[in-house]
Amino acid sequence: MEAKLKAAILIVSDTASKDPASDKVVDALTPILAAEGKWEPPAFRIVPDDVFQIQQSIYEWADSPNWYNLILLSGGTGFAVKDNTPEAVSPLIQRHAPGLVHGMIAASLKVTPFAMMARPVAGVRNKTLIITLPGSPKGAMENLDAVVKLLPHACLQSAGANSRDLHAGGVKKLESEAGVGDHQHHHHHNHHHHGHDHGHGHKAPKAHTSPSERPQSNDPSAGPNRRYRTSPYPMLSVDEALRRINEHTPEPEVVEVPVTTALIGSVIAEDVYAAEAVPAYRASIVDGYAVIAPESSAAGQSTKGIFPVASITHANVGGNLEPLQPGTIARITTGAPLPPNANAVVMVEDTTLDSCTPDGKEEATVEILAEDIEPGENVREPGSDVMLGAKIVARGDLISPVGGEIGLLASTGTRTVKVFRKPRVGVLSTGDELVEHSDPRPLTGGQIRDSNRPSLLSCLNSWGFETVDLGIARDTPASELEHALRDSLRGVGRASASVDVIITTGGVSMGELDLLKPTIERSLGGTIHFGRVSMKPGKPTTFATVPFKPTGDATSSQQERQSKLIFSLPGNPASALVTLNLFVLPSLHKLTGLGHSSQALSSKPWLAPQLGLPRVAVVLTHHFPLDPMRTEYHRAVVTASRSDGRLYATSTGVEGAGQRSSKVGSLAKANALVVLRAGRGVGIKGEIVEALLMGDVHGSDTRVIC
Ligand SMILES: Nc1nc2c(c(=O)[nH]1)N[C@H]1C(S)=C(S)[C@@H](COP(=O)(O)OP(=O)(O)OC[C@H]3O[C@@H](n4cnc5c(N)ncnc54)[C@H](O)[C@@H]3O)O[C@H]1N2
Ligand code: MOO
Ligand SMILES: [Mg+2]
Repeated sequence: MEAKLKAAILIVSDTASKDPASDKVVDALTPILAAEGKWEPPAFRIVPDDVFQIQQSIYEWADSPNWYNLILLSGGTGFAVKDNTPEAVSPLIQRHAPGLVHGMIAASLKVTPFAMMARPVAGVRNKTLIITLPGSPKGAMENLDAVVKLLPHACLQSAGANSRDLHAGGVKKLESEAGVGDHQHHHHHNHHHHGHDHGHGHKAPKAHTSPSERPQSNDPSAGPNRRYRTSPYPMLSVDEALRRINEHTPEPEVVEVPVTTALIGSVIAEDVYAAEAVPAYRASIVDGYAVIAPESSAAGQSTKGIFPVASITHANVGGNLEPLQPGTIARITTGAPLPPNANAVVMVEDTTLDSCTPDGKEEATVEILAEDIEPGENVREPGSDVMLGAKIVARGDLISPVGGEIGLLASTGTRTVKVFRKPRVGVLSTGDELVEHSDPRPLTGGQIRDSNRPSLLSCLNSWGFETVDLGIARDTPASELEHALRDSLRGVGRASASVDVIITTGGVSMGELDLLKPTIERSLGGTIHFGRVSMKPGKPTTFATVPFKPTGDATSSQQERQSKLIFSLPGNPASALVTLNLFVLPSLHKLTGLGHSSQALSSKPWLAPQLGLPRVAVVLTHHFPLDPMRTEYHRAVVTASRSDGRLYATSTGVEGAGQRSSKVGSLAKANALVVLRAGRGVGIKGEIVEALLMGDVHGSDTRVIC
């Protein structure tokens, strides 16, 4: 007895979903399948013309362990504004089947030219064949009739195994469903479990599965008896999460840029050598008089005495100077070139005026009071600040905001340098409940203000990264989230230029609207490198890479990378900011080129001091409660004690909800995350623990009295 294939019918119709009895299509299609003798009686469900609910049913019927061989959708394939079945189905189809579409249209055209008004799609998702049919019973029957003979063959092939294995597998599947061990009974298995369910999202529980037997399906988006009960994502340590982020963050790209103030925050990609010496000539360090100092006072010659003043030179365009007449001196200003045969400069403070020229306008003779001026005194030899050809900045050096590196480049006439191209970062908030903070309308129902985008964008800008505000993507329809992510990857719409890294917040936990993970994996073909971390806050943090085919018009200079990074941070505001600091920053630092500085080549490059927040040791000024399970990143204010120079940490809110991950206020005034390992009891006052510095540390008179 051959195992029968499983079919499901999804009626897409606002009217039928309001009044199930009005549906005629199920009764029209069922006999067609039955007549083939290869199908179990089909399951069926009615949903309104709603993309999200259409997709939910397809996910459930095609992605769960109890997948169906065939899904037939009827309705919503016309040109009416509300007809969006093709739009709902197409993105979920992994392999299109235009032959079936053509077969159905060809058959229908024989009956009516209106067949041209249908917009059918067909194809395979995982192992399930999906076909859309017209909404009218007659149209649906005609279209199904046209292809029904081929369906078993197409389904068997889509299921991947050859027909015999599949049948065996099919029997196993039937048995497990019927809940019986041996297969004699499989022909008796109860048909009613493909029972009618209204599909309003409240499925009648299937009679034969008790809660304990309910499949641990991997599809959170299915109805209540199919959603996650445990997350399929292993819980990683923070260290392992950081390692994976480092591993999958690509090497930075090199670009050549002019030496301008925009260079601050970039990392040098290639050693730079001085093309000019500094100074380029023998320069006076002081204002005074250039002299020819005797080679050594041993000769008894002193520099004391009265000398005629020969000429004046200033630190200006150095024409070639007249040499000094022996026995004369020349006025000189700081920085000015010495006359070619002068070898020292006497400070003007060490002289007195002896006589003036007759017109009284100029010095004639000056008395030098200092007697032991040495050759070279108060003179900067050529190249004594920067040797010609010396390495002034090295690959991996950060052009710091202090200005030293820029100064070296400018002082040696360096016009361009090679640096690592800094990443462009997009931030997208997700959630139906979100309202712009600037929206003047009062909040209603479960609405909340989107605080994550402003706070994350501000933090990224303070780090010097170019950001793109990707706005808010709603949870439903799921396609909106997918389009927002896809546009951001391609650099269309809000993301005028494509971003290297996308940061999203929300929708990564266990809720049925938490669609980031499935969307990244299924719709964008992304790879999730982790989806849960043993930390607080930030447990459901998700990190993924998405393959990215550069569009034809990708600018050559920024030859697009083959994959982009997505950090899907938790929605809770404190979690979002903490995980931005802890996970996104090290990746951005690596993309900035900081991983190339010498010290980074340690045994654990992902923990290199240059990547991510600086790590310090701090003294706790009071007890900090510990989480029994997860390492906690406790928001705190760290100050440097003026009395003993040590760093002291005080919580921004330790009582009750003080550190709750919904409290963005726990990050107000915080300049550090105190790292509290999981454990019983408290981090004891006076104890020294690790902390990550997020902001400047100020001095204080804090002392902890243990
Ligand atoms: N059954 C379980 N529930 C939850 C778990 C769990 O393990 N089992 N994890 C909890 C933890 S830990 C976190 S963190 C959150 C993360 O949830 P999501 O990342 O899915 O975030 P959402 O559900 O979308 O929102 C959570 C929370 O944050 C608010 N939110 C969302 N976006 C924003 C925004 N842009 N600005 C301000 N506030 C935002 C949202 O309204 C929710 O209140 O899951 C726990 N649940
Ligand atoms: O991970 Mo969460 O602990 O609520 O942020
Ligand atoms: Mg959630």
